[in-house]
Amino acid sequence: MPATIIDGKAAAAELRQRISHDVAQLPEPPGLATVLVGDDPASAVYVASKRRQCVQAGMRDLHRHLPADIGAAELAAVVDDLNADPAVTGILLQLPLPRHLDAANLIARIDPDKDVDGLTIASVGRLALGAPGLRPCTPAGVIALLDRAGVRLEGAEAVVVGRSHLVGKPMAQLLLERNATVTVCHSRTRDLATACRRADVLIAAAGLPRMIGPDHVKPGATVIDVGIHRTDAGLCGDVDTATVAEVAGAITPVPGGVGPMTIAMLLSNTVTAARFADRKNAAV
Ligand SMILES: NC(=O)C1=CN([C@@H]2O[C@H](COP(=O)(O)OP(=O)(O)OC[C@H]3O[C@@H](n4cnc5c(N)ncnc54)[C@H](OP(=O)(O)O)[C@@H]3O)[C@@H](O)[C@H]2O)C=CC1
Ligand SMILES: Nc1nc(=O)c2c([nH]1)NC[C@@H]1CN(c3ccc(C(=O)N[C@@H](CCC(=O)O)C(=O)O)cc3)C=[N+]21
Repeated sequence: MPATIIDGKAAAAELRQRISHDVAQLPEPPGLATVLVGDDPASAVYVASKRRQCVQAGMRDLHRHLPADIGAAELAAVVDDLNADPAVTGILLQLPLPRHLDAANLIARIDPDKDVDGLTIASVGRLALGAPGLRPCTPAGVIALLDRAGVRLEGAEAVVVGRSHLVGKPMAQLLLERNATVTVCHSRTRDLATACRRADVLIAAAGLPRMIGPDHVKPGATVIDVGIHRTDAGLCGDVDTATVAEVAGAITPVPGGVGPMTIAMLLSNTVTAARFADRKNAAV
C-alpha cells in the first residue's frame, strides 16, 4: 500500500489560524524584520512569502533589503538598529549571505530574545539545556508535523541525515528531547543506507536531490523530506518520493511538506518573541 501523504500545507494553514488568533490577543502587534542581503532569487521568494504571511497574521512587516556589496560593519549596524527598535520583536537574517560577509559573526549580534530563527549562541545553548527559548523553525516545524500526523516519537528510532546548524543538529536535539533514540548521519557516514534503515522516523536534510531511495527506508517508516531543490522538472526534495512512497508508511511531499511549516513556525516564534518583549517591558 503506498504511503500516507503528510500534508504540510494544511498543517501550516491550521497553525497560522492559531497564530492570527494569538496575535489579536497581544497589546501590540509583533513586528518581524526580515533582512535580505543581495538578490539571490530563491532567498527573494522565501522572504516574500515570509513577509506576506506575517502581514496576513496581523503582524508588522519591517523588512530591510540591503545591497549585495554592503560592508560587514554597515550590516552589523543595521542589526544593532533592529535590536534597539522596540517595534521590531523578531529579526531574521536570511541565509546564505554574500561570500564576503561572515554569517556567524552577524548572527551573534542578534538579540537572543529577537532571534526568531533560533540560530544565536544563546538560542543554541537554551535548546541544548532544554531551557525556554526560540527554536530553529524548520526542525520545530517537523516536530509539529509529526505530532499532527500522530507519529509516536518516544522510544522510536529516529535517523537524521545532515548535521547543519540550521536543520540537522537542532532536529536531532528536538527528537532527543522527545525521547527518540537518535542517530545523526553526515557526509562521512560509512554506510548511509544501513543507518537509515534503522529508522522508524527518517529525516532527510542533506541537500542532495532525491538521494534517499527505497533502499534507505524500512517498510512502514515515516519519512520527512526537508530538502528543496529547483530542477528543470520543477521542485524536488532529498527523497525520491515516487519510489520511497512504495515502502514508507507516511511521507511528506515537496512542495507542500516541511517548507510551509518552516514559515508557520517563524510566525509562531515571532509571537513568542513578542511575549518575551512584553515581559521585559513589564519588568522595567
Ligand atoms: N524546507 C525548508 O523549510 C528548508 C529546507 N532546507 C533544505 O534542506 C536541505 C539541507 O539544508 P541545510 O541543512 O541548510 O544544508 P547544509 O548544506 O548546510 O548541510 C547539509 C548536511 O548534509 C550532510 N551531507 C551532505 N552530503 C551527504 C551525503 N552524501 N550523505 C550524508 N550526509 C550528507 C552534510 O554533511 P557534512 O556536515 O559532513 O558536510 C551536512 O551536514 C537543503 O536542500 C536546503 O535547501 C533548508 C532549510 C529549510
Ligand atoms: N536564516 C534562514 N532561515 C531559514 O529558515 C532559511 C534560510 N535562512 N535560508 C534558506 C532556507 C530554506 N527555507 C525555506 C522556507 C520555506 C520554503 C517553502 O515555503 N517551500 C514551499 C515551496 C516554495 C517554492 O515554491 O519555492 C514548499 O516546500 O511547499 C522552503 C524553504 C528557509 N530557509
